Amino acid sequence: MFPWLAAGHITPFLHLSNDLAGRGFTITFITPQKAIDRLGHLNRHPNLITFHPLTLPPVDGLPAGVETASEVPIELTHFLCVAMDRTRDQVEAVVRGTRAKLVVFDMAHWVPDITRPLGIRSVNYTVLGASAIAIVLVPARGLEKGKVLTEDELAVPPPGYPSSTVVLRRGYEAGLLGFLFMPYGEATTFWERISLGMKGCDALAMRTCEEIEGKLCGYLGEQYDKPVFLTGPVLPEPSEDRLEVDRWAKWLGRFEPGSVVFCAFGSQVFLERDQFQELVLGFELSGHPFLVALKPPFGASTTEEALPEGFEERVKGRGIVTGEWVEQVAILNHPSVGCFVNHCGFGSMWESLTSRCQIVMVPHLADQVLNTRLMAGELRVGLEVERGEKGWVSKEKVSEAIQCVMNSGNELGCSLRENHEKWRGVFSDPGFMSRYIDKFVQNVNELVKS
Ligand SMILES: O=c1ccn([C@@H]2O[C@H](COP(=O)(O)OP(=O)(O)O[C@H]3O[C@H](CO)[C@@H](O)[C@H](O)[C@H]3O)[C@@H](O)[C@H]2O)c(=O)[nH]1
Repeated sequence: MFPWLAAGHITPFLHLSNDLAGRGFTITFITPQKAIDRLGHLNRHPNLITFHPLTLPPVDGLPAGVETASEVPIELTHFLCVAMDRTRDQVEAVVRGTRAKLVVFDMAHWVPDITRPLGIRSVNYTVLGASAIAIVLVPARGLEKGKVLTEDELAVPPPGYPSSTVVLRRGYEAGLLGFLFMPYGEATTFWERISLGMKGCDALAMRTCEEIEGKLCGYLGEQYDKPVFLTGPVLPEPSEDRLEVDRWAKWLGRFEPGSVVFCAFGSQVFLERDQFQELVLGFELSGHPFLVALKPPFGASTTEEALPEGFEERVKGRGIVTGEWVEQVAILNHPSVGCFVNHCGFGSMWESLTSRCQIVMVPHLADQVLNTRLMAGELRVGLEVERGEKGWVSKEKVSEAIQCVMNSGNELGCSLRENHEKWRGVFSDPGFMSRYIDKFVQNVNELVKS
């Protein structure tokens, strides 16, 4: 297993590893030491899953000691990717040394160049929604080296794209895809990297399910002419994280069931200071108790120092803003928590879907916008906070969205809750996730033997 060096990627790779180890696979998991330190506790089969620490070389532009994407603003992750590309020899040594039968990767597009000559199969595992790839990174786009699409071109889905809801709007949203054409890693742009990985591998794997993204996955398979293996959402049992919520449990326990708003924006979102302040003022304005776990905004070393004037005094006893990493799944499952304001990163999307919380979304990156459209427009299980000019999110809109989903008399809020409950029923069926993993195991076994 060789995931991109970001918690949002390493975590689902690790959950998949657990599921595979539970079915008898032996796994070497290649990732930097810092990620092992932070996420290693998720390894439920230490006898079968062995971490191999990846040593990143120093790279100009990458602050010393940085090993994972959450340690730098997203603009600097290009340098992290350069560092990852320069670990190719290490990865090849592990693949040879362990005599692996299968390598599962995502961002390291050069993995198939290692595995093919050795007669080893490789699977490109996308841990983002299928829409993020299908809407832009497909051969139907006619992309070629050096070609850059305009915002207007990006706002129009490629020929054959199978959804009219899960799309990006012109302007600000389409502009979020601009990064695809920038250098990302050694001598590649982002889209080249993803396309090369998808073309080079033996099969595509997607962390999603037929029920919500079946058509998009089918489209990807046709576009790349590859088999597509679905793993389902690969989420751990919620009870596994329960112990770690203890730190917040006492505080959360002071509030009525379902009354607290919890907010987290994953591992990669850094806000501007004024946007950060506006957002927390929105929680204050909502009148609900809240626990907000966000990174300090640009220019601040702690969240506390970036809070608006007098904020802490005013919300004392009912609101906390922390810059610490919290146990999100455990918090979502705490009985006092009733609403989850999130960025709709793919991991958080699944965690919100399988929780009982009402869902409010403030997406920041392009894939998060697409996930939000799926949740708000297609499944109708959550509410997207309306953005103003240039993507600004006002405190009034944040508060309105929270009140809409939290007010038991609100018609829209009630229908979102009903739909959410219906989908939660589908996903919490005891056999739902294991059926996907069983099928995935069958698929990879056949691939390895073929
Ligand atoms: O304080 C925190 C914050 C997050 N999490 C967990 O971290 C994971 C975050 O994953 P995700 O919601 O996917 O967010 P990101 O880390 O921001 O995800 C990156 O990777 C995702 C694919 O998994 C993409 O969809 C996102 O756009 C990209 O930012 C989830 O399991 C959360 O439960 C915590 O446990 N504690």
